[in-house]
Amino acid sequence: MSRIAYFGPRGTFTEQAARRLAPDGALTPAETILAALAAVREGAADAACVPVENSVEGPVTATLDGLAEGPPLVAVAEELLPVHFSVLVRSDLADTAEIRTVASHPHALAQVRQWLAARLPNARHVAASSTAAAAVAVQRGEYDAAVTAPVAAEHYPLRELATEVADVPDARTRFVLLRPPGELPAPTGADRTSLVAAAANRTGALAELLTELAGRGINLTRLDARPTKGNFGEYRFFIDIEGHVAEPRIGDALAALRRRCDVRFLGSHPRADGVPATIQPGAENEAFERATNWVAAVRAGTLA
Ligand SMILES: O=C(O)C(=O)Cc1ccccc1
Repeated sequence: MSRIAYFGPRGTFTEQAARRLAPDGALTPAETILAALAAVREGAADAACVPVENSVEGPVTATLDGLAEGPPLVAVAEELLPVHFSVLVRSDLADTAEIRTVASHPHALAQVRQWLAARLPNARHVAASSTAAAAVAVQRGEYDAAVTAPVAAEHYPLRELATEVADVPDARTRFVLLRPPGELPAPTGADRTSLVAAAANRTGALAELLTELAGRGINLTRLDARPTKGNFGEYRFFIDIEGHVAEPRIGDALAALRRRCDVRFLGSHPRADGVPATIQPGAENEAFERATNWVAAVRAGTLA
């Protein structure tokens, strides 16, 4: 049975995602995203499940930074979860006017800001390490309310003050299952490839990388910049593209990027939404294969 470390404690959205990504796995909560990644790097777990991006708040920076640094890990699968929240309080809370503090993961607080302003206008917002960690803190009496995943109510003896809370009704979070480099999932035609590129800090460097992709008719699904933390103003770029590294057009593009700068491969796997890759006319895998075969024939002298 696969040992899966997930961003916990019990009752996080990430636990829900991990259950779907590894239904037969033995799930163990890790206190932070970095601890989940470390469990795999140290061999204590076979895979880690962590959030990577949200449709409202954007990138989960702890995941991005954790993947850019340290021993390499690659995403082998992803899950897209609709995100709506429950607001949990202690069962002895008499009146919502008593709620002075509301805790949650910063991504969760950002997605219920309007609801909190309307319903709990006097509550101070406190960042917790995860939505479930906020529930634990409410249980301990540290805070008055927690914004959590719906499943948290099953794990912690708290009262649901509200459910289905979301400022943006169809918000989603994407989670990935990460393993040490090894065999890649087979291409399906609806795949995502993730990279981190250390573009040089000079005029046009990022544009050159993007031009390599655009010129091969490859569509981007995400572009995030994160500071390298070394020199102020120096960034690394997280690039997600449609397609799988096993495809000739994607392999050709990755080789072109690698010629230009350091590239870390973060995985090729099926997209959770099943959306097939958009491929420009003339940029099909067959076109790349035909061109490669033509060069081979020219070299071999079998073609004029
Ligand atoms: O804290 C959690 O429950 C997580 O899994 C991270 C998260 C937080 C907010 C929205 C989606 C995921």
